Amino acid sequence: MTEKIAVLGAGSWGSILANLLDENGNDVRLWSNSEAQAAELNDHHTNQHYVPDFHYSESLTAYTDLAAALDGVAAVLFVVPTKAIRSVAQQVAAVLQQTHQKPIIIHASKGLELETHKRLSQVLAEEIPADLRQAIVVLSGPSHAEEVAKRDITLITAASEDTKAATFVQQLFMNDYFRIYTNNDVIGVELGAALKNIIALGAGALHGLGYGDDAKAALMTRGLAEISRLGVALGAQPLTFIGLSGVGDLIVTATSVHSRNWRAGNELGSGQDLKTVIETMGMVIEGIPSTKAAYELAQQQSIEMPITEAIYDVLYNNADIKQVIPQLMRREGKPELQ
Ligand SMILES: NC(=O)C1=CN([C@@H]2O[C@H](COP(=O)(O)OP(=O)(O)OC[C@H]3O[C@@H](n4cnc5c(N)ncnc54)[C@H](OP(=O)(O)O)[C@@H]3O)[C@@H](O)[C@H]2O)C=CC1
Ligand SMILES: O=C(CO)COP(=O)(O)O
Repeated sequence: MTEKIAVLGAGSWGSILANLLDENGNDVRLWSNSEAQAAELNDHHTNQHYVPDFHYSESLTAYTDLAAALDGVAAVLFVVPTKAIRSVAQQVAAVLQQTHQKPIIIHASKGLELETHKRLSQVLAEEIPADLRQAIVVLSGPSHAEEVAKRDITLITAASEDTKAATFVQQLFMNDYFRIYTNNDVIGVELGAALKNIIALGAGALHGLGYGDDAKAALMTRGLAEISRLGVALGAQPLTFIGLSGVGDLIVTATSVHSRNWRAGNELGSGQDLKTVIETMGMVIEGIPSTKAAYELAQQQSIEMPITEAIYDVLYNNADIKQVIPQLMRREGKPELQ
């Protein structure tokens, strides 16, 4: 299948997904917000800040002109950080209004809008009305740009209420090292993606504080319990949380040295202050704003999320990271399954 596709966001994940789509034989336009980055990609086929030492396909073209990047595309893939999704969607809608194209909209970002707590497909649907597009598909699961760049094996999920659109996206991305499953639980897939980053911050912190494997397994398991609790209250199907976009993504993000969230947590646990951690990462740490959005959602829904609450206290209330773990341990005893 050869399609014309625009990928919006030339950071680590956007640029590597664009390269994969190019390898799969598509005509790919990678949209960047930086002239210097686009020139580096077009002239040297590198993106040193985001994926050091990776050589991109020479047929992959970077653009800074959004209208040119979107011209005639069958699909638009959003891979900008959560906080930029709404503003980029507004820019896309303005172009689509002029050109009368109706592309499929895909996003591979992981978060909840901070101000509204909305899922990203909800933000996209609001800003790109149905008459300007086809269905919205969410691409999510255990996947790090660093490993996909090496063509290591990766399996993820394409979720949409529209099965045909999910199957189209499955076919677009599948190859010998990248395998896609379809799913129709958009709510569960997006919530799994956003909420696992919070637990990954906690797992990194445990590592930085010197705790062992038992503690990490406990955090992931009880983390999944609270993710599922909030997810089901918000309309997700419980089984989605034991799939690739649920426990699969939780495992990789809470254990991998590639994870920006795990690394941020590890640095916090090792004694680094939050401001320095954010400044030195040089890439988006989605779990930090997602912790605030999830904390507020849990309060609204009266859902108990003790791990999220503890991480919220560390990130937003200056709680001592060394104290929050004993406090979690001393909570009243409970049945495991509620
Ligand atoms: N990295 C990974 O392996 C994976 C990431 N994801 C998700 O993908 C999303 C993107 O992550 P990732 O690629 O890692 O992030 P990065 O920090 O590596 O890159 C983000 C990119 O988006 C650009 N950007 C930011 N704001 C805007 C804007 N308003 N308009 C246009 N471009 C903008 C940044 O530009 P600038 O250089 O100017 O900041 C940068 O090029 C996140 O939601 C993340 O959770 C999902 C799976 C895997
Ligand atoms: O979502 C991811 C892995 O599936 C990427 O996680 P990080 O943003 O923590 O690197």
